[in-house]
Amino acid sequence: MSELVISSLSISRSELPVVTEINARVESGSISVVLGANGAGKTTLLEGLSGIIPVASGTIAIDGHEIQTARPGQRSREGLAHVEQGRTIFSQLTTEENMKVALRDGSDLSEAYGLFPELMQRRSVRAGLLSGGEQQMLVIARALLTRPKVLMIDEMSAGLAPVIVSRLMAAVRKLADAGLAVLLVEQFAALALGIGNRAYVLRRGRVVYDGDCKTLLRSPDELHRLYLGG
Ligand SMILES: Nc1ncnc2c1ncn2[C@@H]1O[C@H](COP(=O)(O)OP(=O)(O)OP(=O)(O)O)[C@@H](O)[C@H]1O
Repeated sequence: MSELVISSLSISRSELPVVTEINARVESGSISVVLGANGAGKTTLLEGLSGIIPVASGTIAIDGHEIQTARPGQRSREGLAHVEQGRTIFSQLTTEENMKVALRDGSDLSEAYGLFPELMQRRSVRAGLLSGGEQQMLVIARALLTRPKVLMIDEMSAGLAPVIVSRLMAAVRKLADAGLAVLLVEQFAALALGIGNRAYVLRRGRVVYDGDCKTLLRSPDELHRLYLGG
């Protein structure tokens, strides 16, 4: 049973506070969804968690072990994987070569191919020629090959057709059901709430909702109010 616990976390950019006093948790077997309007601080939160940018104060713990001062590589070895926005791939390498770069002791490609058979079919194709949805599958597959305890995914749906987004959402739910702890940042609120367990809504870097996804899904007016304030 793995768990990511975020306590009183604050993060600044250019010396301005962007994320303020956030408390959140992500448990094994569940999906915590982070929602919020543009500029609310969602990407900044993930970047602070994975160590791309430093945190100003607060703690980040995986299974009780604090990592907030560790370098990104160390956080990855502690079990934190971050799928960043933008689908960064080695476009000249094949799908399979991209995946092999991420292989660790004890991981193999079969699990990733099991989740995304599409990648198996396209394994010899240069990654730059994959569709947007296939590229998103590839970056998620690569993150899985690091054998994470906690998988953080930033805006995986951006620019993709609804049918592909549903496919990706189902795959992420499957990963959580298999025991992974997932932290999902999404613009498509309804879809994310549909697969998620716990929801956090950020407004101007602060948590303005911490509760059940289903409750929020049934209250679109409340979600709208949380996004916009008032
Ligand atoms: N590199 C940076 N330097 C300074 N400020 C930044 C930087 N990146 C983002 N910001 C600011 O930090 C705030 C939060 O941005 P962030 O990208 O974390 O929000 P977000 O919720 O992920 O938004 P979006 O949904 O648009 O991606 C915004 O006010 C943004 O202008």
